[in-house]
Amino acid sequence: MEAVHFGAGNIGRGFIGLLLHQAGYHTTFVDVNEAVIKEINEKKQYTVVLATEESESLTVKNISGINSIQDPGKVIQAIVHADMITTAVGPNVLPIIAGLIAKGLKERAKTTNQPLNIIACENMVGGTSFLKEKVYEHLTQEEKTTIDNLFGFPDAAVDRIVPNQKHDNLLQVSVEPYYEWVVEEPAIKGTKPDVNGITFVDDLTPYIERKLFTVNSGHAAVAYVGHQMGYQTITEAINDEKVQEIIKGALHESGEALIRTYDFNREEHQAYTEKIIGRFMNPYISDEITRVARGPIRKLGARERLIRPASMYMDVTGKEPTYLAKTIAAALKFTNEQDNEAVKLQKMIADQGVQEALKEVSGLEAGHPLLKVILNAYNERGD
Ligand SMILES: NC(=O)c1ccc[n+]([C@@H]2O[C@H](COP(=O)([O-])OP(=O)(O)OC[C@H]3O[C@@H](n4cnc5c(N)ncnc54)[C@H](O)[C@@H]3O)[C@@H](O)[C@H]2O)c1
Ligand SMILES: O=P(O)(O)OC[C@@H](O)[C@@H](O)[C@H](O)[C@H](O)CO
Repeated sequence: MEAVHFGAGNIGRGFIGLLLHQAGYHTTFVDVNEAVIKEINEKKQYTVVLATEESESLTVKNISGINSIQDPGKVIQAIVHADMITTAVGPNVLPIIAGLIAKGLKERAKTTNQPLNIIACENMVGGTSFLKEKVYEHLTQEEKTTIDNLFGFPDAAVDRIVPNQKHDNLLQVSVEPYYEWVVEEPAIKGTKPDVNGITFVDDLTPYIERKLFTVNSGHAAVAYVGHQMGYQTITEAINDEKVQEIIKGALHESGEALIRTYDFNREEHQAYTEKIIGRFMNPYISDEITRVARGPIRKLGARERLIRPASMYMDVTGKEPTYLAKTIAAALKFTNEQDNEAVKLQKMIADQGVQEALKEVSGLEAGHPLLKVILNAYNERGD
């Protein structure tokens, strides 16, 4: 079986690549990082180390790589012959890879009538649907009909903490032992991919929102508040009592929003939340705050981990989301010269003022009660 995976980065190698290998796939990694692609083709294997006391090592074999800038034609051919396509490139890169995926699907539709599923494994509500929209921008009406009949675009949620890291061996990757990969079953075309570790569900929305508004809302709280307090890593920040108070408060608010919206069991949600806080405290992982805080404009988006649970909380309880608002205020203050979105956001705030910048990035309209709560938190002394 052949898989084509876009993005040989942390989650690509440390999670998707590992599960595909264990399921018996040959995986072709597609990336723009020539050093990584060269190494994949030379070594033809890499090691995934589980971040636990035992440091168990797993070897991923049966892999090859294509540099999509140098060899787009090879990517098209790989799509023609694939049994499954996955991505883990980051939401902002999906529109960039969409054109090449469209070419591959068109070629496949011409040469074979075999169905295929394309699964975006990104932290985003409706990530695959967004990729599909971008792929379809490259198709004529007639091509869209053919491709609609043959190819599935199921949405997915993926969860495994894989920090940025450097090893002597470029491809080695250290990952937390926990993982979850949930895929929307009704959108699958043809045979369901046989990958041990994928959970198929009828409706992905509760799963992706639970993941994004618990794991990622909590992670964002630690990162943005921790950054404001001068910490460099998630471990340093989460060991601070003030950060713990804010993460617990933020996850209580997002939890209340999720429990009341999706009718989750309260005790089970509490256990899920506590497990996540324990995962952030894993002493065998060192995760930089700048990675978790990356892309603050994306993270302040309307359907994202901060604004959406905060407004859901207000809707279902009628109360102010104090702790999510503190986190959003800290995100608005996040600075990092290496992060284009952080630089852009600070420029927007300097040019237009915080209220206009917040409205623009969050989609919150003038008069939305959440705006005032966030602005109050932003202007609080000591923040
Ligand atoms: N790291 C985690 O803990 C984690 C966990 C769950 C989900 N995710 C999600 O997975 C996605 C990837 O995150 P990551 O942490 O692996 O990032 P990463 O930066 O480590 O990996 C992204 C990879 O995509 C490659 N890339 C960039 N542009 C490309 C292009 N045009 N074509 C092909 N490849 C390209 C990069 O070179 C890089 O190798 C994101 O959506 C992220 O939110 C990450
Ligand atoms: O990848 P991002 O930028 O959306 O979010 C940063 C982290 O919160 C994220 O990568 C987590 O480590 C991951 O989502 C855990 O499953």
